Amino acid sequence: MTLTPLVYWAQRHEEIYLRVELTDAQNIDVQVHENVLKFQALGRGAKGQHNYEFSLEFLLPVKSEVSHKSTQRQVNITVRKQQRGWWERLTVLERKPVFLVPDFDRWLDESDAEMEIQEKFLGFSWIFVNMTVRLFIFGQDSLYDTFHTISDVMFFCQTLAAVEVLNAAFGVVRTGVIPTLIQVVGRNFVLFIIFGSLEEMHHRPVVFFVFYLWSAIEIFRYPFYVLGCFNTEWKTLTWLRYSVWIPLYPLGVLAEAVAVVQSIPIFDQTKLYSIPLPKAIGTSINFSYVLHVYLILMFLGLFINFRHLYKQRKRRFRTKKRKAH
Ligand SMILES: CCCCCCCCCCCCC/C=C/C(=O)SCCNC(=O)CCNC(=O)[C@H](O)C(C)(C)COP(=O)(O)OP(=O)(O)OC[C@H]1O[C@@H](n2cnc3c(N)ncnc32)[C@H](O)[C@@H]1OP(=O)(O)O
Repeated sequence: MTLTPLVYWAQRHEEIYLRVELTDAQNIDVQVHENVLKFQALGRGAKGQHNYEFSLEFLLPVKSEVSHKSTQRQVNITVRKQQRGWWERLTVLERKPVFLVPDFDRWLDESDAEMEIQEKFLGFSWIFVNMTVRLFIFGQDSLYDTFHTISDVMFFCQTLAAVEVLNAAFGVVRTGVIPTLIQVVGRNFVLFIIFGSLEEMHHRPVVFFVFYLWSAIEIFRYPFYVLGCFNTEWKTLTWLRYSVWIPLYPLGVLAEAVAVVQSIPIFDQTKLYSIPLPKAIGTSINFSYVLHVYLILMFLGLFINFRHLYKQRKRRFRTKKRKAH
């Protein structure tokens, strides 16, 4: 008699996750051939210690390489979709097999995945348009009150941006964790620590340049991701997403470096975040030491992310060219 284990499933735009409920699974054999996944293993399931097996014919084409990892309690399988996209169901059969249930621990609706990008897109577009309009109306004066007019939305967008690190870490999107971490930590350090905690920085024009350069890339990047979620592409937008960073990234980091340098004497004077040392030594470690180290890290970060974006650009345009032949 063939026994079937309980199988939980969830999807992302690029992957399918299956979680097979088998304790101490051994002799695991998972194969994908012509969009049919076949699983076999010896383990303890709902019917005790037995050989368990199942097969699933996927709704749409998948890659034949399949990865699996077993823990003491389950076997986790990851299958990559041939084409990015959201599936309306997992299998060709409209009636779902009885052993297959949604994995609510990992479940994400397509709308959940898109909502977060749309919010950030709206936020950054509002910032960009607002700053541009103010620049036209108030001219140079607008450079001095950027923080008061824009910072709330920027705090909101950059807090949401932290989710990008989680997306990368949990494989929700196909991107590296390190470049995303550098990007998010880098910006949030300047936003929350340099601008957020020093009132003396709020009226400086550098805030305008930092915010403007940050938002200028995002008005192309997030719509590009939104279209990607619908398996759609607009060539001009793709080109802009993978080209505009070439001048913007160094300029953005330069503007951030100016902000850090300008904040150093303020931290020294106010002793904010300085660490007092024992009386015998008689002084304190100023936060400006951290800022000097951070300035070096910034250029290291710029190098790592510039290289990453250059590779992404090459990969994107190479793939497209190949597809065109
Ligand atoms: C360890 C911590 C140390 C900290 C040290 C700090 C030092 C800090 C120094 C650096 C400071 C930098 C501060 C930043 C300044 C600026 O921003 S200046 C302004 C200009 N900036 C930019 O141009 C950078 C913009 N940012 C990015 O491009 C990203 O954040 C990135 C991580 C640097 C690169 O993005 P990445 O995701 O790797 O590239 P993509 O090719 O766009 O995406 C890869 C695939 O993933 C899909 N995808 C990604 N995100 C999503 C999403 N949210 N939703 C849906 N899909 C997504 C994307 O479509 C790609 O998929 P494919 O199309 O299938 O390839």
